[in-house]
Amino acid sequence: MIRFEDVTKVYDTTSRPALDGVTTEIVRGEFVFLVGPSGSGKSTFIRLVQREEKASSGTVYVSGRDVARLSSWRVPHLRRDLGVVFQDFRLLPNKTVFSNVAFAMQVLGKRRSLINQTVPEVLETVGLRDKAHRFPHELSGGEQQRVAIARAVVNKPAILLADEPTGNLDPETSWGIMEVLDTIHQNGTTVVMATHDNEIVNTMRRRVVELEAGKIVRDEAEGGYQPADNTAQLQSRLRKTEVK
Ligand SMILES: Nc1ncnc2c1ncn2[C@@H]1O[C@H](COP(=O)(O)OP(=O)(O)OP(=O)(O)O)[C@@H](O)[C@H]1O
Repeated sequence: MIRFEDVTKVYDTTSRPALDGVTTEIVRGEFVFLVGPSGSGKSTFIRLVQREEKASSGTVYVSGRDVARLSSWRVPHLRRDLGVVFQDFRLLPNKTVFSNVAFAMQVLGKRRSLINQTVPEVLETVGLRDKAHRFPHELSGGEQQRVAIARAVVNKPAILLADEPTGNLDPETSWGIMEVLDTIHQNGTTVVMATHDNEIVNTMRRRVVELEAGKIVRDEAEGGYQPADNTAQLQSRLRKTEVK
């Protein structure tokens, strides 16, 4: 699904590589945490998957395609396979919740009847069905992030990339967001999430790829992760979470 082969990225303005000889593979259906100190290369990893940036050397494959070799008119096709959420939500302030999500379908030319059917469904998934007509400034941070997630998944991308999605949220609200991401993952989406939040990483017990100064220093199924084993623990942790 995502494969990095000896990928190095050096930005024009710096000499130290942001990623340095990274080789890894994320397969369909995985949930992977990207962790590591500030500046270790997590956002760069995500930007290379999106082809926001190109590798300086090595190859990045997404859904079997070498992203650096895509002609520019094919890049939008790649991005249709990807949903992306960021720490700072990036909603359109003058559009309602419904319109923010619908907009992602409109730009792909989807029919209005399909939009009117799909947007309420995805708002239901993120727990915001009753807030469809609110504006972003009328929502809490956690609710705004839910809108951003709804917008990212409304076109059913194969991969959801989340760059510090809980970075601006308090711990309780963060768990609500993790519940939503867990549901999306269970519905079949591959999820890659960059985070600094150790409590989330330790509790969710998914695969962890740790970067340090652009190199992978750990890549493991955290705590010998067994999907069946931790479902009960995770659900009980999530049940304690109030939706905010
Ligand atoms: N556009 C850019 N131009 C130049 N250098 C950059 C650029 N973006 C990132 N870098 C540098 O690349 C390195 C990796 O940055 P990156 O943002 O990928 O790290 P990160 O792990 O996501 O950090 P954080 O946790 O703080 O978001 C850092 O040294 C950073 O200063």
